[in-house]
Amino acid sequence: MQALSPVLSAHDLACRRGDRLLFRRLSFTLGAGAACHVTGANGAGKTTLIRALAGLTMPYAGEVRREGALGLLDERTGLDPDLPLGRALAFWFALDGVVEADAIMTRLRLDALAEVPVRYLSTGQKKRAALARMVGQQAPIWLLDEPLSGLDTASQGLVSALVREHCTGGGIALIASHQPLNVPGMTSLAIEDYAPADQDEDA
Ligand SMILES: Nc1ncnc2c1ncn2[C@@H]1O[C@H](COP(=O)(O)OP(=O)(O)OP(=O)(O)O)[C@@H](O)[C@H]1O
Repeated sequence: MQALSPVLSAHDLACRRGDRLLFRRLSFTLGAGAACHVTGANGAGKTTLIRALAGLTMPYAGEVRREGALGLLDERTGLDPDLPLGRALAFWFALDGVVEADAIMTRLRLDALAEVPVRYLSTGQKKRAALARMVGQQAPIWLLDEPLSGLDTASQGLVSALVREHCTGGGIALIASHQPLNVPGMTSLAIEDYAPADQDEDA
């Protein structure tokens, strides 16, 4: 399932949005089994960092290295809003060669929602559906942007458990979150430590 030895690293990374340099000189290396919690105030650049790590945003400077397939969880579910959830997920599970689709649905507490059109799902239900899709991807590198937002307490605990299991199995997880996760050994990266000194964070 996992790449033999996944790697996610940034070297001297800098990103800007519009005229504003959000962070610079940001370097880290995550190997198999590593989890990293990215923290920072609204607008500090967490999503921008994740998009740069995913290759969706061109960095202003520096380099990103990824060895291993990527699973990205952000505010988009990537699920057809007009399909019942079960069919919308089945589309991706088939593409990803998932053999334990029922187990994933049950784990994410989605069984009872299989016939509900995706567009009718609540915020937390959509987040759980997006998590199910990501788990099905079986990618060794997880980039999670606010995975706990909109989730109830039980589901928040489930996200921590999924991250723990992913990393125990040799995966990598980098998680931007305003809320804490229960992942022993997780390192943290405060993005404001890399903000240029001459810029106000709300500018
Ligand atoms: N396409 C864009 N063009 C110009 N500025 C942008 C663009 N996208 C984001 N920004 C700005 O970049 C800054 C960083 O945004 P980003 O979404 O990375 O922050 P964040 O740390 O994830 O915030 P939050 O905690 O609110 O999710 C913000 O000031 C935002 O307004």
